[in-house]
Amino acid sequence: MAELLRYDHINIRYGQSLVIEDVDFNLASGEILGIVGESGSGKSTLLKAGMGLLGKEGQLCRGKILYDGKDLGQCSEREMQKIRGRELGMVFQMAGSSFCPIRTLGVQMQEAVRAHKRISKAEFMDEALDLLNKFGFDKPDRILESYPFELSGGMQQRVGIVAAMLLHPRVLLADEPTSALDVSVQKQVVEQFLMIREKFGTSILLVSHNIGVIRAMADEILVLHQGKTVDYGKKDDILAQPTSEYTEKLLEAVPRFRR
Ligand SMILES: Nc1ncnc2c1ncn2[C@@H]1O[C@H](COP(=O)(O)OP(=O)(O)OP(=O)(O)O)[C@@H](O)[C@H]1O
Repeated sequence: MAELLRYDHINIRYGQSLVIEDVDFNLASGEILGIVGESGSGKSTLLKAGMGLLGKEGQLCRGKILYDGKDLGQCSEREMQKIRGRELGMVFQMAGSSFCPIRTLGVQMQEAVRAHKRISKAEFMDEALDLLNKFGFDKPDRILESYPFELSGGMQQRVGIVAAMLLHPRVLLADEPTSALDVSVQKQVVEQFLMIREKFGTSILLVSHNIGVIRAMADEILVLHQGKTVDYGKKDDILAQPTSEYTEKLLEAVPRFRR
């Protein structure tokens, strides 16, 4: 499989403190890599670095992040704005909360798409309805006419994921996409991600502290502890034979997530 996103031996600092040290991995086309680790281990920082969103304090101070061979650290903010959303899609813990409460979902999704490409209302409607249908939503036209508060939190999250897919990004960066949801909705979201990979061949970088969700979705796992990689490899190998004591403890502590 072709390599699409590569983190090449990177270090990241916030001010004087080194929070990521020598992290190195790659994400192939159509692959799902799960990054797991406890709170504060640096998972979100890795995703933010990929999006060029480390902020003023954050700095990629060693190594490179390459997307399709392009060094993202060398891209201007203007180039990154084109890449974000269109090439590298994002899904956050509460994708639904990024919707404005007083405008319909359809209007907001259309605006997000129009920030990247010229599209008529009719074309947008066709694409959005088709995508909602593909993901098994009942009455997709009603969803587009709804205000966020009219949908449950889980439904908002699932619509937020559809919104990220409207631009057909080649990579989805997902930060704790199931953490705010109850278990039955977690399962639906896991299935939605697997469907995205199956239907569109999208690569997914999934960050979670929940190894059950990672176990259900990922092909490869990277275990992060205090900013360093303590295990990295094929899911089955890591789960069967973790090389670090930290991963062993992580695996013991978490109940199995049923699909
Ligand atoms: N903007 C910032 N300025 C300074 N330090 C930061 C900033 N953002 C994160 N950090 C620090 O960097 C380290 C890694 O944080 P990060 O949020 O990446 O961890 P995480 O594994 O995603 O944790 P969580 O699961 O709680 O979100 C932590 O020590 C955190 O305090």
